[in-house]
Amino acid sequence: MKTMGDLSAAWERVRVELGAASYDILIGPGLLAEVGGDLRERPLGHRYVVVTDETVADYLGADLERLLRDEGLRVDLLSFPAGEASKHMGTVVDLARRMVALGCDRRSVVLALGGGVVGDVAGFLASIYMRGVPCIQLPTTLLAQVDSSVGGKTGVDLPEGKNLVGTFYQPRRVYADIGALASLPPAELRNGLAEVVKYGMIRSPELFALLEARGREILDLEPETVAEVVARSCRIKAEVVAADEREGGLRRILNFGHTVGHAVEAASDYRLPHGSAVAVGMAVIARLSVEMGLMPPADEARLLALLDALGLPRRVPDGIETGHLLELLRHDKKADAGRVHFVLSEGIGATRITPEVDEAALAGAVDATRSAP
Ligand SMILES: NC(=O)c1ccc[n+]([C@@H]2O[C@H](COP(=O)([O-])OP(=O)(O)OC[C@H]3O[C@@H](n4cnc5c(N)ncnc54)[C@H](O)[C@@H]3O)[C@@H](O)[C@H]2O)c1
Ligand SMILES: O=C(O)C(=O)C[C@@H](O)[C@H](O)[C@H](O)COP(=O)(O)O
Ligand SMILES: [Zn+2]
Repeated sequence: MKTMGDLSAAWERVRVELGAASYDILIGPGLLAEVGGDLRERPLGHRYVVVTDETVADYLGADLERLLRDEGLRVDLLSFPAGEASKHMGTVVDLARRMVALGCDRRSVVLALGGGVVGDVAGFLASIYMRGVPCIQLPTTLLAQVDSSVGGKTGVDLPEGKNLVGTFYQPRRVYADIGALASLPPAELRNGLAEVVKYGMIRSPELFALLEARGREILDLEPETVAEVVARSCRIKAEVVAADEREGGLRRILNFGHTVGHAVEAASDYRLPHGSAVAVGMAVIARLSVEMGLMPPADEARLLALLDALGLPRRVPDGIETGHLLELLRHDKKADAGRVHFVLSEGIGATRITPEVDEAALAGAVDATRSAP
């Protein structure tokens, strides 16, 4: 059995520095098989509840449950239907009640095994169950490995909009087993890549260039490239979160493409997945940033070419009316005294945040994506 020291040596390790709430992200192939041994060595409670969705339960959940039991750990598995439609309060209440029925007390630990939906739901559950129990994130989509398992944003959607109820609640550990991506549908890999493109756009021309040069290797699940991209993404997120855990300033850059993206997601009734909606949102913001004289047109061209190469959408879908999008944007949850703050681009690797965005210009940028060549 491997100890934490072995795990750190054998896999990539990224530290999220948050004082007493600091934690490690371990990245590499085969990590799920090591979680049980690590928990036996360094327990966080006296029993473990794997929370997952029904798809991941079939692919990975039963194996993980067995591996944990083999280490002598007390473990239960709770699942809910896969997809964004499950990301609501009813699911959280149902899971909490099932934990009560199992007799889970305050020394129980939640293991969030799945994509971003599971991570957000299970993280939220852990943050409020008996006023808070430890949570470990076991991300199984690329999106969850590069983004949602890190940083402590948890929550659910309301009929009124995306992520409207939630908490900041940091996980105690993150184990990103890149081998788990083997069963992930290619479309979901692409959705994860949208958040990686985001990191390139806000903070790292190098990561952006890596995607341009080697994006295909990620879609082909080349292990070293995937591990490198996950680690680079996690380092960027860890650095931003360490500097501004509660999104008072710098962390807002992680919302690049999201203000419009969340509106597109909601307007599609969540049929468009989060990563795809963020891709469309980034294309809209790039157009707007060029129109406002902030972003070099050549960088917009590179962004659009990269989205195309990765098979991500960059046009607001025809079924979504511009007026509907603007209405949703007026009620963005991060509006400050009625003014929506947009994360604009000053070129690849640089952002500017401003509430000074003219609605007609925004509508023009939305429509421009529809007719873009
Ligand atoms: N908290 C954050 O910081 C943060 C960041 C980004 C996104 N998010 C949220 O994450 C969600 C999107 O996450 P997502 O893209 O991972 O979607 P998801 O969780 O819905 O997963 C996508 C699909 O892949 C399946 N799946 C997961 N792992 C699999 C595997 N290894 N093999 C086969 N199938 C697998 C799931 O069952 C699901 O059907 C959104 O709700 C978004 O708002 C949160
Ligand atoms: O961690 C963050 O901060 C992010 O904004 C990451 C985003 O990719 C993610 O989609 C997040 O859930 C958005 O949060 P919200 O507060 O804008 O709803
Ligand atoms: Zn996101």
